[in-house]
Amino acid sequence: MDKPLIIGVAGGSGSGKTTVIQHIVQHIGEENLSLIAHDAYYRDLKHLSFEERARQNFDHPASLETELLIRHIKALSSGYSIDCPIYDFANHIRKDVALTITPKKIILVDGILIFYEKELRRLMDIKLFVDTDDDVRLLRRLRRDITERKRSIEGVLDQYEKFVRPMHLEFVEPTKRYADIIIPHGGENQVALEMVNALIFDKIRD
Ligand SMILES: Nc1ncnc2c1ncn2[C@@H]1O[C@H](COP(=O)(O)OP(=O)(O)O)[C@@H](O)[C@H]1O
Ligand SMILES: Nc1ccn([C@@H]2O[C@H](COP(=O)(O)O)[C@@H](O)[C@H]2O)c(=O)n1
Repeated sequence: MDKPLIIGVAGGSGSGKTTVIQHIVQHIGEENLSLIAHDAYYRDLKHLSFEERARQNFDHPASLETELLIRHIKALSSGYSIDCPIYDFANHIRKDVALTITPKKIILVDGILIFYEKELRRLMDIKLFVDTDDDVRLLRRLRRDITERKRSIEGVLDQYEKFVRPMHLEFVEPTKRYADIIIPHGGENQVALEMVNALIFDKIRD
């Protein structure tokens, strides 16, 4: 098999990265894509109590095991399957089971901090940054974290003020300059999504 095309989708929390990826999956086909979320590589905090885990800064680059993600992308690129961790956002721990991901024509990686480390960034052939206003991202995150990640309103707002916003300004937003394409308004930007899909389709044709 030829070396896969590696695409990175970055952007702040709640910007619409997952939504953009869903569009790519629909258009390009799941059978052509190895999907990996940097989120799955949050360090396991089983050694801490639940209360201590909940107080951690999950928006600093050190909170993620990026070295393992890099190894996994290199393995997939070389034609090997990987055992991707599965992360439990309600309890801030890794599950005891892993998800086997097989090599495909395209590796699609997403996460708030995937452009932060040079070694990871340099593996990517196409870098997309989903750019959405901060107030919209906060509203989306509030709804999502309460329904999907079992958080309280106060917990989401405290975490946003203490960690999410300052880390976004320090570590996430500055990586926008590494993007090849910046997608304003995320998942609702049909024009940008059609252009991205056409570009990917063109690169994997034949
Ligand atoms: N264009 C949109 N309009 C309304 N809600 C959206 C839109 N895009 C994303 N969302 C919602 O916002 C939340 C965060 O979006 P998501 O794509 O998961 O962002 P990210 O992966 O960047 O954190 C999800 O619950 C999603 O359903
Ligand atoms: N235990 C955890 C781990 C991470 N987070 C938050 O997830 C955000 C990144 O995920 P997105 O899907 O929103 O891009 C990040 O901002 C962390 O704060 C968490 O709340 N708990």
